[in-house]
Amino acid sequence: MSTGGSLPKASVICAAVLLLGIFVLYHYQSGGCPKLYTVLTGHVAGTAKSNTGDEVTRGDRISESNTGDEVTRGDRISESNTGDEVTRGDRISESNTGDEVTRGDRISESKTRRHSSHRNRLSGSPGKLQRLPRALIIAFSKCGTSTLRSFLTLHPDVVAAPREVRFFNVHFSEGVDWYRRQMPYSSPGQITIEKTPGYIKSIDTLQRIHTFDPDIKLIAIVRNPMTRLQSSYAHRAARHKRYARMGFLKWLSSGAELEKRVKHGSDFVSKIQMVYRVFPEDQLLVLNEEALESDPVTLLNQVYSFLGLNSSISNDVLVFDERKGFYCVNKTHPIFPSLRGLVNKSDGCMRAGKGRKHSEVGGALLQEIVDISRPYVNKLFDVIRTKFNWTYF
Ligand SMILES: Nc1ncnc2c1ncn2[C@@H]1O[C@H](COP(=O)(O)OS(=O)(=O)O)[C@@H](OP(=O)(O)O)[C@H]1O
Repeated sequence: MSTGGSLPKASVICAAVLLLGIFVLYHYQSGGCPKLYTVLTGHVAGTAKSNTGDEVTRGDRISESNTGDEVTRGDRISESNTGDEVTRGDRISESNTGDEVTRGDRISESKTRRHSSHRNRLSGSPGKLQRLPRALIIAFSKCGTSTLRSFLTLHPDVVAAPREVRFFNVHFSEGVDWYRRQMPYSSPGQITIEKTPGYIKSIDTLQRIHTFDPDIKLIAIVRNPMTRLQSSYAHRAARHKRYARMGFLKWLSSGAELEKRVKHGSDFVSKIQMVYRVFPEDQLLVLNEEALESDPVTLLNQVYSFLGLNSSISNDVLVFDERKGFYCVNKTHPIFPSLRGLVNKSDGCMRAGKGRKHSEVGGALLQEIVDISRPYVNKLFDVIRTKFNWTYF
């Protein structure tokens, strides 16, 4: 009697354990804990993808080959990295432009990570994988790069890494698989983008990008040097009390610094020419920050067409926020929830550090700044064969 009763009980327990096992594996495969999933099943991203029958993209092939035994192109890239260190120039100019990660950024990054991991879990349907970028926003700091990245994801076929990954200029030794793990999950037809304004600053970095993917699309956004200068100061003053105490005019005119500072902020052209030494000209799209402010949808549609997408977005995805003085994402639009981590949840605007109040400058100092900037601006317009309607130039 007792044996007969325990057999069905044992099968019920076995079935329950089996069902629990399937549930746990399914959950972890969906993005909850890919590492544990890998340990349990022996699957890695590349093999899991080919199992789903998804189309294999170029970037994915590079990284997949990394997971194999033979030494492949991807491996060679990471090998050559290991000896590379970030040049002093890269480090200096990054901190100069205020790209360094501050406490505020870290907080919002960790929030972003929470959001994106939540989103990743939600989007762990078959075919959703972390894919390498096919387009990069490589420049310029304080020219609207964050807004451009966030707003580009208004198109259903674009996803973006929510923070600056700095793979090609700082973390290259981590390898391509590390880079892929920083990316959001995407479907086979979606394009992943990443923005790190520091990528344009050195030829070595640009060459690494070229080795990674010679066909990658590059985007740079430039700004009226005067406004960029105001933005750089506002950024510094918000982070360091000593700049706030100093005031904009004193910061600008502190001796021989002026010329250096203005040149640094105005010389987009030498960096753009550096890109042209590595990539064909038609692989770099140069945008105007003022167009991003005044007519963002038109600018975004221009980028989608550059990315090879044949559909566009409509004007109702963005609304002008009078209080903020900038366009923000329309919270009532169905795409809004998918922008979690890329714009404020409360108002659809960029986070507080974007769109600061600018200090004014006039008189002789303004004239001096414009005189220093003008040759760089004129050369830029010549080189990109486009003239932007910038005040003073
Ligand atoms: N829609 C919208 N919302 C908020 N901000 C906007 C927008 N469009 C353009 N901008 C301008 O983007 C400037 C910040 O540039 P970046 O994102 O490149 O700065 S950073 O280098 O990443 O720190 C930021 O500069 P500041 O105004 O000085 O804050 C803005 O002028």
